[in-house]
Amino acid sequence: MNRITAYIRQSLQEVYPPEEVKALSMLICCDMLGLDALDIYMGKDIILSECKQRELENIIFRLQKNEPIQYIRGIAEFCGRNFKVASGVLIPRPETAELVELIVEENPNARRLLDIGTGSGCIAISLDKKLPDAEVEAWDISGEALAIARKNNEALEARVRFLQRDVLADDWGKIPSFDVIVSNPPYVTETEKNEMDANVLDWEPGLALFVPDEDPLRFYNRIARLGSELLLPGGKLYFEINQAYGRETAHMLEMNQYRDVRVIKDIFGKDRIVTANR
Ligand SMILES: C[S@@+](CC[C@H](N)C(=O)[O-])C[C@H]1O[C@@H](n2cnc3c(N)ncnc32)[C@H](O)[C@@H]1O
Repeated sequence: MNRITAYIRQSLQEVYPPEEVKALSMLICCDMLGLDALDIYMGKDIILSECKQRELENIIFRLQKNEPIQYIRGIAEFCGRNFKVASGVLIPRPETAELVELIVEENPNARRLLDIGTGSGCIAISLDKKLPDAEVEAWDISGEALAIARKNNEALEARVRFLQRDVLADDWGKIPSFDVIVSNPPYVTETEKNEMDANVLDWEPGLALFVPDEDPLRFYNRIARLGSELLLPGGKLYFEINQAYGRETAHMLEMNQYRDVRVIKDIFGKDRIVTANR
């Protein structure tokens, strides 16, 4: 093991489990400091320039404070593309990529899609890239998130139309015009907050994560009502959900006259997606 790898591992071993330290060490050396992977594997001793040494110390300092590596790099991988991320926006999760894949598989001919609570724009932009004939619109209440989403739109040469909208507050029209509405809204209850890791709680935006204990389906109820107005006949709703509320969300959709309601599990075997037809 070379001196750089040894320094990284020693500095992080009390904060992260061994497997994560190993992965972080490779990521820092190769993707962030631009060192050669083979040199690292061979244990070749490398002398860092003063500037790179400072960069490494800054990375380590931030990781020791539990800052997610995606924020430190400014990049998160999602559906095979690199998205810019910063602390005002949720880091895209692998479970959400499954939602995108399902929508593409089930709606190859969809013409108009709406993503509510778009964050970094990861869902909307991935849909735009995978369904080149479709038009995608995306809403978020957060100006900070929208600024990042628009940068991603440009960098990834996508054509999503981003709008600042509070989905809870206003009446957003009654003309049915979407084939698909998708949302990964805030869904962590205040009680569940206590069980969350520091790297999420201290760094990711609360606006993207939390709902009150007494109203866990707040966003789903609202979007289901909106869907009844904005979805074309036969149009579909796709939600990412809190694993604890699969049954309740499905029941709520049935009460709102949706058909073919399905609860789908994620790669970890947890209820994660609910979908229904208008
Ligand atoms: C869980 S994050 C999802 C972000 C992104 N779609 C993803 O999957 O990574 C929820 C998003 O909903 C947005 N949001 C929260 N309240 C909202 C509201 N009232 N109206 C519109 N968007 C809202 C947050 O700013 C955040 O970007």
